[in-house]
Amino acid sequence: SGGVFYERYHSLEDIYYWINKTNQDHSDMVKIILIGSSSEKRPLYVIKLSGRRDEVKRAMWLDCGIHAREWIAPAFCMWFVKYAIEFYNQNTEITEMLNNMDIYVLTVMNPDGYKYTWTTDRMWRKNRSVNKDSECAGADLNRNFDANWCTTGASSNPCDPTYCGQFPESEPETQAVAQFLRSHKDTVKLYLSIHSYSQMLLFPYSCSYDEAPNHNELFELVKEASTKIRRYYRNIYKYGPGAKTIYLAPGGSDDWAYNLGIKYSFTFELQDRGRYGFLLPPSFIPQACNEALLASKIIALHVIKNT
Ligand SMILES: NCCCCC[C@@H](C[SeH])C(=O)O
Ligand SMILES: [Zn+2]
Ligand SMILES: [Zn+2]
Repeated sequence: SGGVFYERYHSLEDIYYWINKTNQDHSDMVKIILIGSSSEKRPLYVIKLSGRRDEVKRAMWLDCGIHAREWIAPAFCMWFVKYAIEFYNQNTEITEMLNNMDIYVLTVMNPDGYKYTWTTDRMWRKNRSVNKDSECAGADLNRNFDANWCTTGASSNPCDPTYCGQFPESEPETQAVAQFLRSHKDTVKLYLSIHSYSQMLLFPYSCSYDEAPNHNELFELVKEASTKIRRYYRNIYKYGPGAKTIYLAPGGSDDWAYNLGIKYSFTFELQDRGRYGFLLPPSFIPQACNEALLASKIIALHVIKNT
């Protein structure tokens, strides 16, 4: 239903409206949790999806839109929510997922930045916090988490796109997510952060070249996901630990979640590989989202079997 709605990019206002409508239309499966607010005081709403069963002992976290210009990411979070609601009790994998884990979805982690890309600068990446002693605004929320904070791969210059912020969790958006995950760390078993572009399935560490203790297990998972995407959608996704596969990137949400104890932690870079980059046309939304959905299912079902 409303298929064409999910094949378009939406303004921040439309996304807030959609969150509210989804909650109203599916109150049996959906709860809205306010986890905090952005630096410009916009609400950070998490959609909690639950199967119609009683309490489950596991949960997964999915965030999109940490980087403002990566519009395909919030489009995927919306696609994922619609698919989960529509195919629960129809599709076996989705039914197994929702019967065994609650799913927390933060559709737009950086609403101020997302709004800014619609009104002012389509290529903006950071949030919109005011940096004292600088005329440049914003910090890179994916360099602001407490994981080797502000080492190589981040900048301490407020004018740079990878500015790490004043200190770890200096940004309200980072604080809100970190606080929520700390208070749910006993149930959240899987962390997924959605970005674009370059078609990669990444896992810790990006903040250093160290190998994660369960590196082999994580590697096999993204290898299987990449293989299936290639087989079903004829598209190529690279995969591996972040530092080696893309670049050194300290202060990232996935590394921090991993160190918190969420041993299944991933960052997806969705379509494409540079032809359109961040300006991926809406006609590419269905395939990009189906590729990410396939990878998410493979990983989620593995986590259910192994936790
Ligand atoms: N947590 C770092 C994962 C690897 C880098 C991901 C990209 C997404 Se645009 C970045 O934050 O630069
Ligand atoms: Zn990104
Ligand atoms: Zn990216």
